[in-house]
This record gives sequence, structure tokens and C-alpha cells, in this order.
Amino acid sequence: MGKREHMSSKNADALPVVDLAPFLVAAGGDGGVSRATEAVRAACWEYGFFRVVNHGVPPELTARVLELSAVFFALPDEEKAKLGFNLYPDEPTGFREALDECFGKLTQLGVLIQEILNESMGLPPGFLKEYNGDRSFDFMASLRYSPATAEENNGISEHEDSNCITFVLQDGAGGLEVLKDGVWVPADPVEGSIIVNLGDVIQVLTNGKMKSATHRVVRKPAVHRHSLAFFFNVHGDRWVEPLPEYTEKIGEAPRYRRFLYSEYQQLRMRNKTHPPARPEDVVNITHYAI
Ligand SMILES: O=C(O)CCC(=O)C(=O)O
Ligand SMILES: [Fe+2]
Repeated sequence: MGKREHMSSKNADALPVVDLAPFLVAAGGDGGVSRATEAVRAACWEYGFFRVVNHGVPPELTARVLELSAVFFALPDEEKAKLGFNLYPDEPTGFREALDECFGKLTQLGVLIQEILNESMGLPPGFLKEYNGDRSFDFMASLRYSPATAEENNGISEHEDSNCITFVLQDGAGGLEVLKDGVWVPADPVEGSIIVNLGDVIQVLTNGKMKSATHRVVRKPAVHRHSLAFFFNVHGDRWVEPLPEYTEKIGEAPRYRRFLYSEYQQLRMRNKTHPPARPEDVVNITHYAI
């Protein structure tokens, strides 16, 4: 009586971690694959955000690409201004090769995660591969955030990604955060892990069951932050709509109307080229909500 038990609470800043080793080593057979698939399902329903380890992207490559990215961004502006969209810089030496190698590895990882998602979404084998088998819309961005000032620290305002699956590689600075039940949870750098977050396409296909996580970057004082974001996308000609497995087959009404992915991309691009005066007029996936 009167004595309070200490309630142990879940460590709020621990994002779910999924070990991909069972998919990448020949062994298997110990239930590792189904455990990892279940872990992905739980993470996607709860957060839409998780870390993967033993993902097949060499840590040496991740470290190298982030270091070269930092060298690139530290070049004089005149040097960087020579570049248009999708042109590779000559300097620093090896940056282009590192980016290409990273792009290749992250594409492979995307294909694997998509396979796992297919299973954890309970879809017929190969469904997502068929739906999203064209890799020509994938892209990667090398990003740099300058130190926070006393006046402001916004790196990227809160948003959801529009695509299928995003990967984030980051240096040691920190600042990425994900919104979970109204609380901003840090997605701090953990050596050897890659952040995975789901985008709007998966949220719509699953009729809102899997989350397109709201996230942001808060800049830290005194440090530059470098990250690499890879967007495993879907072709612009694809129609996106809640799947029967998440609607008629389980007696639930669709929560989104169908849309052409390229149309959504264009509306989101307008957010940037013609920013609406009122924040509530920024187009996001609720534009298609029923
Ligand atoms: O830099 C990061 O950690 C995240 C970037 C991001 O959220 C985005 O580009 O959509
Ligand atoms: Fe994002």
C-alpha cells in the first residue's frame, strides 16, 4: 500500500531493429526468415520506420561515401555551381564510383525489402515485384545540413515520403526524428545499421495499415550533418490504390481513392515551386483520402 511499483517502460528511442542475415546467408531453416518477416510487419504497422542490420551494404562503402560527400560539399561554391541535375562531380576522386556502388547495393536492398514486405503484407508471391518491377524511377540524394544557429535549427520540416521504401545512411551527427504516437523519437546513427522508412505508396496499398512515417531533421549546433537518402520508387504510370487484401477481402472500406503516381509527384513538386501560403494547403497523401 502506498508503495509505487516502478513501471518499466519501453525505451522510447529504440527503433525496431530487423536482422536481415537469414535472407542473405545460405543457411536458413531455423525460422529466422519468418521471424524477420514478422518483425518487419510489426515495425511497419507500428512505426513505418526501422533499422536493418546485416543488410549486405558494406560498412566500408557507407563510411567512404559519406566522407567523400563531406569533401564534396566543402568545395568552393564556384566548383559546385558547375553541376546541373544528375551530373557527377569530378571531385573528389572516387566520389562518383562510391555513389554508383552505393546506388547498386541499395537497389539490391530495396528489392530484398520489397520481397519481405510482399510476404509481411500477406500478398500473393511476387505481387510487388510485378507491380513495381521497373527501377528507372529510383533516385538517391546526397545531403548536407549546416549547423543550427541560435535562431533556427530546421533541417527538413516534418513530412512523409511519397515513394515505396526509403533508406537513409547518415554520419555521426544525428538529428533525424520520427513521429510515433505524437512523440518525436530520435533515429540516431547506429554504426552498421541503415534506416528504412515506408512511403505513401505502401500506406495506400495497405489502406493505412502500414505507416508512411512522419519524419524530420533537426540540425545540431556546431556540426555539419551528411546523409544519403535512397528512394525506392514506383513508376509514374502506376495506379496506386488500396489492395483488395486490405479492403473488400476483409470487409473494410477504402480510405483512399486511386491515383496515378505521376500526378501525385507533380502536385508534390508544386508544393516546392509554388509553396502555398497556408501550411494546410501543402499537398500530401491526405489529398486522396476518402
Ligand atoms: O537526411 C535525412 O536523414 C532524411 C532526409 C529525408 O527525410 C528526405 O530527403 O526525404
Ligand atoms: Fe524523408
